[in-house]
Amino acid sequence: MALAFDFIIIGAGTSGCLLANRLVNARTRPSVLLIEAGGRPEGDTLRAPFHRWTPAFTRPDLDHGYSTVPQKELNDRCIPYARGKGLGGSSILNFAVYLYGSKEDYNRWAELVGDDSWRWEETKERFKRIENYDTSTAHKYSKYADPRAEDHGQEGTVDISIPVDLEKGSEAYLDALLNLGHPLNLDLNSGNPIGVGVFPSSYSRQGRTTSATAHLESPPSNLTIWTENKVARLLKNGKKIVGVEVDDGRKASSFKDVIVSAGALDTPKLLLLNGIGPAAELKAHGIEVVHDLSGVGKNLRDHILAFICAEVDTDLTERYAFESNADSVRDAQQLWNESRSGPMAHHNGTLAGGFFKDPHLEEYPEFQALPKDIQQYLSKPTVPASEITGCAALFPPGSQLSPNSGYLSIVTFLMNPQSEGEVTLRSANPQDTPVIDFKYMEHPYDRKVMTEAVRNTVDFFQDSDLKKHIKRFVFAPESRSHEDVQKFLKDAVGTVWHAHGTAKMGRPDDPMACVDTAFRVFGVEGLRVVDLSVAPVTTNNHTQPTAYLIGQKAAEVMIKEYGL
Ligand SMILES: Cc1cc2nc3c(=O)[nH]c(=O)nc-3n(C[C@H](O)[C@H](O)[C@H](O)COP(=O)(O)OP(=O)(O)OC[C@H]3O[C@@H](n4cnc5c(N)ncnc54)[C@H](O)[C@@H]3O)c2cc1C
Repeated sequence: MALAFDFIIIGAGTSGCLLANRLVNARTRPSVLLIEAGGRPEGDTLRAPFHRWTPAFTRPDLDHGYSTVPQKELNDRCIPYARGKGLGGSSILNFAVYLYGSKEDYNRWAELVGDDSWRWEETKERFKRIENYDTSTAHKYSKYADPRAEDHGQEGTVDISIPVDLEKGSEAYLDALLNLGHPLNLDLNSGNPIGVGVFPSSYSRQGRTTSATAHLESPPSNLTIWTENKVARLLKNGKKIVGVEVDDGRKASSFKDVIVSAGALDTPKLLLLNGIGPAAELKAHGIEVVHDLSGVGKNLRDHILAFICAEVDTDLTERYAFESNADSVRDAQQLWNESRSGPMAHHNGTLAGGFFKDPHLEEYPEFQALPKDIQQYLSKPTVPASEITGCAALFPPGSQLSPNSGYLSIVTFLMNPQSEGEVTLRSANPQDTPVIDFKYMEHPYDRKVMTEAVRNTVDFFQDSDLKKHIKRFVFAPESRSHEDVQKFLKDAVGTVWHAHGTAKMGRPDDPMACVDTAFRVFGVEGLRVVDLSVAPVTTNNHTQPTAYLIGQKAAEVMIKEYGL
């Protein structure tokens, strides 16, 4: 006989763990089954700030390890696509940047879905309920960061902080940006990200916070967790979803809802496999149509990035000397394991950079060709065109520098990309990976704005106060000409792993909308989607805060709806 729970959540990722936590702690203590494809992550490299970049590239056991189809505008390259697998989902692998985006992102979200509770004023309060935000270290470098404690939450579950100390080189880099005339932004999480500042991270002094460390550490008795089990089949009674079947054949039924939180690639895959999606696509794979829903798997969006890396003198930074010395790294790991201190608490702890408007944006024909409502949104004063992050990892990884050198990597990100891709089924076999096509850089707006943004980054290396430190470029366009930058981008553009939008929230009369504002899947009963798939807007941030926000908002909606 199937076990029965009030709620079944498929996917213990960033949104899913938070949602489970909020539901099981609601007043009436509903029973929740949380099912995760991966296991319980363990290992030395999962927590220290030093390992900001490590898990994504060294832990295939914690990664679904997807790849895109060849991307036409990127020299037909297939882009490897990391997706966290294990309790915590992609918050295990991510780079811990914690930024809200622009207040206009949430105002636009509210307009698109027809629900004012998504507007910034409410969203800001919702972020406070998510986080335990440590601003106490700002006094050490208040010239560059000065977030006010009262603007952030201290009683939530997700630990956020700004670095305890700025790494060597950060101040010179920030000064160089400020001297070019970029505005200073003392709190990038104020709803206005424009300007230059120090990035907050999802770290406490114990290191990385994942959604599992934040939400599953001591699960109450009304929370049941099944790990290393994938859901492939939703159990149906007509158009009502009544439960799930997992890989090993176990079944569970739900009194209230099955909630899909499998992330923006696996959520549409699961819906499609179970007959919810575009009818023609389902029929082509011999899948019985439960509900013809055109938007499932469509509207796939992502941010893109390009690294520029230079070998620099050690007056600017000595990070290479430390990283390339295996003995120092081993000793530092031991110190971190024993006392959560030493070089691993600081190295890679600082990310700094900023969000920029493009002063010429409105003159570009590629901008003028966009629908008017998108133009208006992009023109708002707090909506950036691009982002840069300095103090990033050596790129390409493994590059050899001379022993008395350091390196400076600056990553340029395109905000508001307009290219739209899709996730489709390879076959009706649940074991097959989804077909993922982002169509990166296919929209002319993306090519234009990314080209200009990367040219500005090259200028920054060559014309700013940093110039005196630069020895040579390790990875960069041959020149700052349009042609050379475009040629470079074909080889250099990669993903930021911010996939979203594949089961987007929207008004009932939007033919591409998949869920309503209560996260209920249109056309079927007892089924909700709660993860980045539902995002109808590409928020101007790195997307883990948006995933947490979605989990928090869904919990509040469901607790109210059911009087939990
Ligand atoms: C390498 C990398 C770096 C990133 N860096 C940053 C950053 O610095 N800052 C930032 O803000 N964002 C970053 N992101 C993005 C951010 O982490 C993600 O957008 C966010 O975590 C996605 O949350 P989610 O809940 O939608 O999905 P996920 O967290 O991916 O959760 C989905 C979960 O569902 C499970 N699952 C999937 N299918 C099934 C199934 N059939 N049955 C059971 N379980 C299933 C998965 O194993 C996973 O645990 C990064 C992401 C990656 C991969």
